[in-house]
Amino acid sequence: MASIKAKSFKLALIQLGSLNSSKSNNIQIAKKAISKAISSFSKDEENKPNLIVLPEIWNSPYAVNSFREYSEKIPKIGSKIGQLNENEEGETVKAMREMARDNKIWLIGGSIPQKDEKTDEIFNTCTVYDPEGTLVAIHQKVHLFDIDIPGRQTFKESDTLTGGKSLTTFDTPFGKIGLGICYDIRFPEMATIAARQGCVAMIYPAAFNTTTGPMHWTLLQRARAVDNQIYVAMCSPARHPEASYQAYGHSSVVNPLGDILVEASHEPTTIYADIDVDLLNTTRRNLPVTIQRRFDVYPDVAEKFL
Ligand SMILES: NC(=O)CCC(=O)C(=O)O
Repeated sequence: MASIKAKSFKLALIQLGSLNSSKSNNIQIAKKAISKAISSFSKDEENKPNLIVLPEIWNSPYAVNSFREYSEKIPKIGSKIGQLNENEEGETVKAMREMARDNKIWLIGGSIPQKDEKTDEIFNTCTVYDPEGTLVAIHQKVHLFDIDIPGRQTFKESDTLTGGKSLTTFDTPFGKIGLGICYDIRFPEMATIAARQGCVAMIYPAAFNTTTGPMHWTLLQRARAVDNQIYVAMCSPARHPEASYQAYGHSSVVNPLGDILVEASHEPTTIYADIDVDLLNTTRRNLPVTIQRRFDVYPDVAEKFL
């Protein structure tokens, strides 16, 4: 898998601010932030972002006792804008389709709580839309954020959420993209498998906190990028002084050499990065680790995907 055939593209991460307990308020905030980001390129169409990313759980408070209340039905991959009625898809999905179509962009819609009507389970789910508003990918957070750092940060997503059971990549005209959600980045196998399947980037809607963010946010992104010689991006909500969970912010993009291309502070903002496929391929040529793996020495990790 040495070199990758893809086209360079522009990525935008929207670090949403002023989110509160009103779902419709949060949808309006996301809608405005996307159209502001796109309209700022109205005189510079060539540099307009191709792919926009929203943060983890942006339509609901990030709190285990809110996930069920804010959860929505997510329809099937391939479903198109205007095809389904309100019993078949939630208001956030409908709004995200429109955001993608109206701005003619690919949209990684962060994540929202998803209700599976058949099993009554709730998932932390990322949906992706093409520029026509068609739902093209669904990733359910695989590794649930259950941690306990006494006196600093305790959270147990598994109190109300169920973990997803599969890995997710999707194809775009500019290349294959891998998806994870926040805590998923701590599990390096996901990024390694995506890279070996030909992904140019791993993108994680995320919401680290003010304890683990300073410890590991940047380190994990740089590690996943260097190990796999891919781009890595994490998109967080802005910090909110009144929220029960203080998001770290610091949305950022790292290149295949491990350089941080752009990093936000904790304020609401949009950041941009060029995903340069030539740099990815040059990195792989100069440091050819992707073709030097010794699966004969560690055959157990080579099973199935690697
Ligand atoms: N929302 C999350 O999964 C948070 C993950 C996190 O903060 C971490 O340290 O990992």
